[in-house]
Amino acid sequence: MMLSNRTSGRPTVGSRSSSSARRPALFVPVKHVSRVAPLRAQNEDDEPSTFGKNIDSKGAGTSFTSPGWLTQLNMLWGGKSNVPVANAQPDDIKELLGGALFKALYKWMQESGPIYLLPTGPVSSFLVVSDPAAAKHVLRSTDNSQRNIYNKGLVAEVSEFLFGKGFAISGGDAWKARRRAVGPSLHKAYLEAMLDRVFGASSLFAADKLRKAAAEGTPVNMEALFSQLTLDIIGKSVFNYDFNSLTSDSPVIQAVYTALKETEQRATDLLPLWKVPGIGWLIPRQRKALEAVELIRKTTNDLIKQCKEMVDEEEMRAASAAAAAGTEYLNEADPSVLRFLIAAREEVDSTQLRDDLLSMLVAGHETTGEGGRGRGGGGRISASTTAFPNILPHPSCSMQAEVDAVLGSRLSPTMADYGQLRYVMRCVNESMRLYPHPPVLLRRALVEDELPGGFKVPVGQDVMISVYNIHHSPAVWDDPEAFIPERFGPLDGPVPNEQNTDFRYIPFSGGPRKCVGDQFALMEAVVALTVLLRQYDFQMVPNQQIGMTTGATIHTTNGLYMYVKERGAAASGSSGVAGGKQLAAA
Ligand code: HEM
Repeated sequence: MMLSNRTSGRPTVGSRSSSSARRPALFVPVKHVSRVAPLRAQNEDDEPSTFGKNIDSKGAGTSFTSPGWLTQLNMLWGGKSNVPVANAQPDDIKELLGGALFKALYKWMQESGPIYLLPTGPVSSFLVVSDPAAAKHVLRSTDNSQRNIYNKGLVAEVSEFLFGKGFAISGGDAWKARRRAVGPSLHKAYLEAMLDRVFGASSLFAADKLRKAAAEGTPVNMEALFSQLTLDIIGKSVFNYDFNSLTSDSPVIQAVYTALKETEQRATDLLPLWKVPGIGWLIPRQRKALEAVELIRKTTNDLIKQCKEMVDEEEMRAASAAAAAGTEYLNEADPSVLRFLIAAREEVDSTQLRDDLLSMLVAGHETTGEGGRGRGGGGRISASTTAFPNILPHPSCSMQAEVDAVLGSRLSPTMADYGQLRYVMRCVNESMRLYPHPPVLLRRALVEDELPGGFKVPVGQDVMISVYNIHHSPAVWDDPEAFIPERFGPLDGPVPNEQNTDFRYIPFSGGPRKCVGDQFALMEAVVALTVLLRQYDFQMVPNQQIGMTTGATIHTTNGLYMYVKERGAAASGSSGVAGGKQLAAA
């Protein structure tokens, strides 16, 4: 089914900015839907809003149910604001910060419109943005040398203990220099090498792990499986290191989960003791996290040391020559990011190198909230995980048909196949629209600013871009709750991104701080789904309570269980050929 997108001349949340009007977006927005307030600043002459509560001249909410004293202390708008305030109680917020915050953000968007203020404490608040034009403005003005208005704010603060000086959280010139150095490591030749050697091989290994469950008819927690698979993949791709996460509980993996859990808790701590210098080791929760970071850093340092011993002058000369010629350097025996960076001989101290690699490792796995619950559970992998339950009941499901048609007798895709797996790609894209991870992006205003629509942003204001709201807004997408891979246009058209949707689709963010691993991530998800669907049929375990929660990313509360069944001999590749290679495991 192809969706016809509709347009309207009215200025709504989904309306185009003047620049995009000159260069039309590829995926045209839908027309105004009355459930969401139009993007429009409120001023003194306006009728009282039916959508949100204004801060009145005394600074308190106009409704007795609004946050009262909290709002009053939040007089960030100089006494009379043009920004509606979410009708949230302090207790709601405390509770919600530990749970599915993105769902509450959606509810407040329905009540207060696409731009509203969410008080979170006596002197703290978030300006919540659920409008593509405003999101575009903020994201494009982050670490932008021409227009530097925002930085990563709270994210950088709460994860500094883990990432150190890593480029995922640093800013300004330091960030720019490191992004320029590390970004090229994920070049086209690297991705081609990864597709076959890592994405395909690790997915085949994961498929093999399912055989026992298929034979015994026991349900499999697919979220845990995908989480382990991505960790396996990111370890090999970044460090050429085998975490062996599909078969064992590595202490380093546990340490990563523990540290991520701590960043999550720091983001929601009402009493941020972690800000007090020197007391971290005295507080059990923080001590545990600091010990975890020590282990992660030691492991990373050891891997850097080993790699340095392998790289000789000749390799460094080859890497420099490739850089000078503008070609892509790849060590055939070890195409990892670590090897690339060491061979490229970047003038950088080893702490910086370690922290940048950790940025790649953690941002590349992006799993949260499972620290105390053992292995598994990952937000990021929901691109693949959520594709399953969404697609299986889909009457026109042609994902498996496409996989069979493209792969023939092969068990995993080649690079040429990858370009043909267009419906699988659309299913991944659509899953990331419905379940964006992270569901929110945080920024902080460095100077006073004004959002499109005239909303004032004071210096120091924390801004929360709700990717979830933008992706689910009926003012932005037709039938937003439905899983419709075809909504992005013809299959032979471009893969949707923030540019060709004019920031209506931003799972990888946008602007200068956009995800550096987007192509890696899409390829990884498509390959993993393809390999599994090639060999197995999947069926949801009926009546399970999946539940969704969020920290830095969306994940399930109870896992996502499915029955797996091996497909017939022809479908499961009786030739035993995987990506052109003979399979040992299958
Ligand atoms: C489905 C998978 C992924 C999703 C949804 C995702 C999403 C994101 C998002 C939204 C950001 C920007 C955050 C912001 O604007 O504040 C980001 C940044 C980043 N991502 Fe990803 N990512 C994924 C996979 C990966 C992978 C596989 C890698 C590495 C191989 C990676 C490395 C990074 C790094 C290093 C940054 C920081 C970039 C910078 O600040 O300059 N990501 N990611």
